[in-house]
Amino acid sequence: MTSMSSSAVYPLPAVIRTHPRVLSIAGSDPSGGAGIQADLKSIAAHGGYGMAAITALTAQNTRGVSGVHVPPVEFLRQQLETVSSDVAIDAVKIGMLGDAAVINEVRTWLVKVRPAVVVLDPVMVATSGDRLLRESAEAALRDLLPMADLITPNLPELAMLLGEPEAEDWPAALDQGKRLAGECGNTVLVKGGHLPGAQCPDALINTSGLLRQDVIEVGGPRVQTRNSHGTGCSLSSALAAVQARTGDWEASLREVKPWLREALMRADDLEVGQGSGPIHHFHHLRESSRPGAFAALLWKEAAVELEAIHGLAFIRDLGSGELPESEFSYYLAQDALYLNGYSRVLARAGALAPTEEEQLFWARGSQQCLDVESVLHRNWLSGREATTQSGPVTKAYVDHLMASSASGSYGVLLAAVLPCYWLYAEVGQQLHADFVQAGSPENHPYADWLRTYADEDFAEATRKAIALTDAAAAAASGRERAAMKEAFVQSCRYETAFFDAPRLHS
Ligand SMILES: Nc1ncnc2c1ncn2[C@@H]1O[C@H](COP(=O)(O)OP(=O)(O)O)[C@@H](O)[C@H]1O
Ligand SMILES: Cc1ncc(COP(=O)(O)O)c(N)n1
Repeated sequence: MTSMSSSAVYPLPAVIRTHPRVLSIAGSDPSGGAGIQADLKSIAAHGGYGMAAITALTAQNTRGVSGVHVPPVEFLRQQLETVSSDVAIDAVKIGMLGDAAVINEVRTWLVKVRPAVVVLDPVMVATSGDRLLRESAEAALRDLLPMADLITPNLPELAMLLGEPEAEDWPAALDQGKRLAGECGNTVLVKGGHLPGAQCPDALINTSGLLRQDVIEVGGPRVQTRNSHGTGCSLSSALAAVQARTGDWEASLREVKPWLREALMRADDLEVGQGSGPIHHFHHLRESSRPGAFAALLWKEAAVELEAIHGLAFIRDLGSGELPESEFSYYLAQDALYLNGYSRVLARAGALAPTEEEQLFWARGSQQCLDVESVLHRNWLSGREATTQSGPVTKAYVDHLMASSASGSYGVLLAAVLPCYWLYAEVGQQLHADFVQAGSPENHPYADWLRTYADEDFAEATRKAIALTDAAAAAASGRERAAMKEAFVQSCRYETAFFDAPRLHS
């Protein structure tokens, strides 16, 4: 390779840690959206190990700050010294400092410990307009700036640090950023959050040659949401964590910015508070591990097939009583043959089950199939002319189930067997409801059969089978879940084909 990447030009940290130990020195937000609470979530969301030394307690929610309490600085000193005397700190993020005494305490500690990455978010005023730094401490904060590697002011803070009016457009903001970077000798992140427009850019600025170029702009669309509480805190702590891993500010910003955008996009899902709510730090965690999520995904697939089943002449005519007897007999005979294969497959699910409770559930299911098969033969098939040969759909369906059981994956097998519970229960419930609605006519030729659909035990077993499949999916890898979905969809198609087979093959 001849081209030089930025990490080749600017050396990586001596030890790249996959789980950087990141200390947040910041204020507490009991509503969890900003301050140390946001920092810890943000650090964890980026694979870091988060720690927190609390500078101040705030009483705040998504609507604003109702109080600030700054504990004695001696206790902050004790927190900082106790943590750093034991834990090697890879990165520090500094947020709300409250007053000048706190700033001095942090400065003294930074001089002594000096972690490799120091990100300073010069928090002064909350989005709600409440002050988080005493006015008298602004000069002390300005003096602290050169001790950081990266400073992340929002536009009002940038203006205050320079003693100038707030920038009204992006070029003016970049200009201010350049001057602050020049004054402090470090890197400034200029953030576009407070400007209007469809875009929301950020820019890293360093005028001493540390970056690939003096200004590196990373663009991105603006997200329409009022839930942006703690965005600045989350960004700065995420950058601290990622920088400890990459050693490259540009790479860190390019990694964090899309995450932050998605966190803003998904903020409304959280439904926290009535003001400006928090962002969704863990939006990227596998949704499918949420209970019920995989079942909901499967249901979408099943619903398509269910509609197809309800459109079949077999179902329509079974309900109305116009189904030819030969088709009904064929259906019953194939059902008995199918149940024999299904019983074996459920027994295999029992064999693969991770707990005894699940083993028992599938073992019972397996036995019930044989019970129903024998009832079919005794009560329904004796006296009827019916084939004892598996039809093509029955054979293919059972083969698919057998193949799924041979996969050795409990999840895949459960997904394959589920449609026989789920779709059958749904179809049966509908047919039964229609029958009852029609006044349960005694002269209906299939009245006895339609009555068998009102089986609460089967409905209960179906709910259990759905829950077990969902739980197996939550524990499965992405690849296994994809195979589960595939097996489920395939079985759903066979369910439809099974109801259509009498018309085609009887
Ligand atoms: N509506 C938005 N859509 C997309 N990104 C945003 C939005 N608001 C803020 N950001 C991003 O959030 C981060 C914090 O920006 P900003 O709001 O300017 O600072 P602060 O939260 O400190 O007031 C920046 O990366 C900014 O680009
Ligand atoms: C403890 C604490 N620290 C920082 C902020 C600023 O966060 P934001 O400006 O995003 O509301 C805050 N509200 N509370």
